[in-house]
Amino acid sequence: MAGSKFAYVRNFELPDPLLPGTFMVLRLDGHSFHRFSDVHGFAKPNDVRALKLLDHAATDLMDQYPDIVLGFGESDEFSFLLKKSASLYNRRHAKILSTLTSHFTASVTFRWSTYFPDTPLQYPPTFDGRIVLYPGIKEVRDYFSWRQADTHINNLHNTAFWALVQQGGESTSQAHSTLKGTQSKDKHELLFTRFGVNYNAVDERFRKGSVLVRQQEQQGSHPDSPSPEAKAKANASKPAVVILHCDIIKDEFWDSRPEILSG
Ligand SMILES: Nc1nc2c(ncn2[C@@H]2O[C@H](COP(=O)(O)OP(=O)(O)OP(=O)(O)O)[C@@H](O)[C@H]2O)c(=O)[nH]1
Ligand SMILES: [Mg+2]
Repeated sequence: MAGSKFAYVRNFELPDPLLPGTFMVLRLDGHSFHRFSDVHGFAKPNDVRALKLLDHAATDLMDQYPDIVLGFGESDEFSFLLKKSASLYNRRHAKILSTLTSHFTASVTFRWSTYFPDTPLQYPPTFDGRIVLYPGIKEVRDYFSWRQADTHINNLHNTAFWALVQQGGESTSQAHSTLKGTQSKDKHELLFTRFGVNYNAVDERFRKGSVLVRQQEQQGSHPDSPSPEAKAKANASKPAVVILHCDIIKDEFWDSRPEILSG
């Protein structure tokens, strides 16, 4: 049956395909998390509960969308790489962006009480999202290097800043001026000499961010177990998403996981 006389309005909905054969990177960023972190009493400079909450929401998203081959999170943001051949939602831009952003955001709210059992949500957290297409492996690797270098720069600055305030007794404006014009090595030196902090020993989660990859479960080497049937089943099961806090700038990470960039 022909549509109603109103159905022509559908023609105003234009196709919005993402170029085929390109890598999609989706980046989500907490909206006004400066305020959100204050209102919910996040620890400074890093709140482990908040970081683990975002890691969990990212794992939920990767469990739901097998086309995502890599996730990287820091602060209030997460980036996801979709394999080049992804045909998710026929590569419709708005459909992918809105559905994945919404899924991640809903997961953050859904999981909130697991990580903040004593802190009721004061208002719904929201995230902005964007998709950027990259033509080749070089740009994808440089994108993730950019985000991890940013993690390092921000965390070194924030660690020094909050040490000056929390342990050094400086006001926030004093701490700003103490750090003004300092280089990375000056901040390392300041942390070590004034506060006894060896920055290289700071939790890798804070220095390197969270790296989410798919990893096939290791088979037990015990001769009695598992049975051949159990082994076959485990081999057939999809790889689990694991959370690492490792370097993704150097070659080693990518060389040992060729599947991330090959699909
Ligand atoms: N205390 C604390 N704050 C955090 C933590 N993670 C993120 N934040 C806050 O979140 C902000 C994230 O930076 P931005 O994304 O640039 O700032 P924003 O306020 O979210 O602003 P828009 O993203 O532009 O909406 C940081 O500046 C912090 O204020 C954390 O672990 N602890
Ligand atoms: Mg933000």
